[in-house]
Amino acid sequence: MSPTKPCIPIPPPLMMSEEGSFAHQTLTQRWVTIIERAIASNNYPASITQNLENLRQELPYGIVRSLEDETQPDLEAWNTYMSPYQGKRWIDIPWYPAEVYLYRRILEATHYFQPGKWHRVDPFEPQKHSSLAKVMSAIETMSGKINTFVDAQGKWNRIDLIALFYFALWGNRIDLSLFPTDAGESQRMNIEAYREQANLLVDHTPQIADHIAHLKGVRIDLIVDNAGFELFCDLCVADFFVNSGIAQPVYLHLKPHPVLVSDAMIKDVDHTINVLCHHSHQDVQSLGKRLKNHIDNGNIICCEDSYWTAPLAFWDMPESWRSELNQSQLVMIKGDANYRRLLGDRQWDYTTPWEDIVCYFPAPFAALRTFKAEVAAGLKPAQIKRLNQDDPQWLTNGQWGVIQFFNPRQ
Ligand SMILES: O=P(O)(O)OC[C@H]1O[C@](O)(CO)[C@@H](O)[C@@H]1O
Repeated sequence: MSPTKPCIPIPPPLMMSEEGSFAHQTLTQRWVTIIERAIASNNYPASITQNLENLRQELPYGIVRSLEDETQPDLEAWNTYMSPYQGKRWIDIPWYPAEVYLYRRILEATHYFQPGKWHRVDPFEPQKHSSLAKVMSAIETMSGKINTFVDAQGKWNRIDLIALFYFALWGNRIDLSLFPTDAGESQRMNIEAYREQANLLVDHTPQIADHIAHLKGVRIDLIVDNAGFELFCDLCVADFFVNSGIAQPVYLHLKPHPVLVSDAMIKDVDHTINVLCHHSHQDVQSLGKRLKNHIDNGNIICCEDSYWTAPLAFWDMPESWRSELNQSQLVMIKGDANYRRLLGDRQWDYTTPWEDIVCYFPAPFAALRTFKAEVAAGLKPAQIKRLNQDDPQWLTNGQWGVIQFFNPRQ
């Protein structure tokens, strides 16, 4: 029987109480800025602004309480998740559950689930839209290339497939929770650098390409991360899988409500495709229209589920999700936060063998992630030594990445 947990003892979670850690900095500085930006970029009435101010002031020594908004659909589930932490101070609870709980509290504060003017109004939408607008010239350049990756007969080559994986990885550098939209995306988007390997600390793309070479008309799943440029990259990957006949269909798993500032929801996919379809550049338009057709024809299926916003490690995946993903021939797991869930946001030694941790995953998968948190596995001691010397912020500055693969069926 296949394992449902890591195959080795699980270390403790990352804690926000550890001074000098990125988790501590996130609690004491980054979340404050995130709340302030949500206030500044929306035209909230005084009562909502006050709610958000109150939440900001709870950090870091206020007490964690249960959610109070009874109209929230998964209130009960959330109160169960948070029950081990109720009555504790924010600073004393593990980072990952605290992080997703914070975003849930932001939605409570902005009346996201309440009927009325602010119902389903994404507090981060202005930032998401402006981030997409700022990367349109990069999208123009990329669309021309992407449109040539699969020919009219569905033929493709391995080099383009691997380039697409690098492209999807480095697209994860752009993350509004870490780099606000006014910080200049273009600096981090040197298009030619998408083919670079220098900053890639683990590169399993050859194994992934070998795995994909045998696939035809199979189910592929993409656990999506950020809206904006990264979502554009991920849509290009989905487009490739459909055009080449490798996948039928591609499932895109999206967040059911706003979280981690830029995480993509179904409405963000719709917005992105709409922007592409109405863009003046021909290449962008044809890509947009093709994507729209793929969705209309059921070749790309967008879905959302509360599991993707729950404060649970991937090894705590409900049985229903394990059997769902078990039907997939490849699951692509995008981004840092999903990677943290894959590793349970635990204090693993960074040289821990990858397969000893992820042996529990129910399907072949590829994790594409730039480092924005102090969680890692499968690295070499010499690599770590060199990085600590050359770039002391390597674990969190989004400049380094991994593409890691595991196939539980081999
Ligand atoms: O969009 P991504 O890659 O999941 O990054 C979000 C992550 O980045 C951070 O903002 C930085 O740690 C985390 O809060 C979260 O893990």
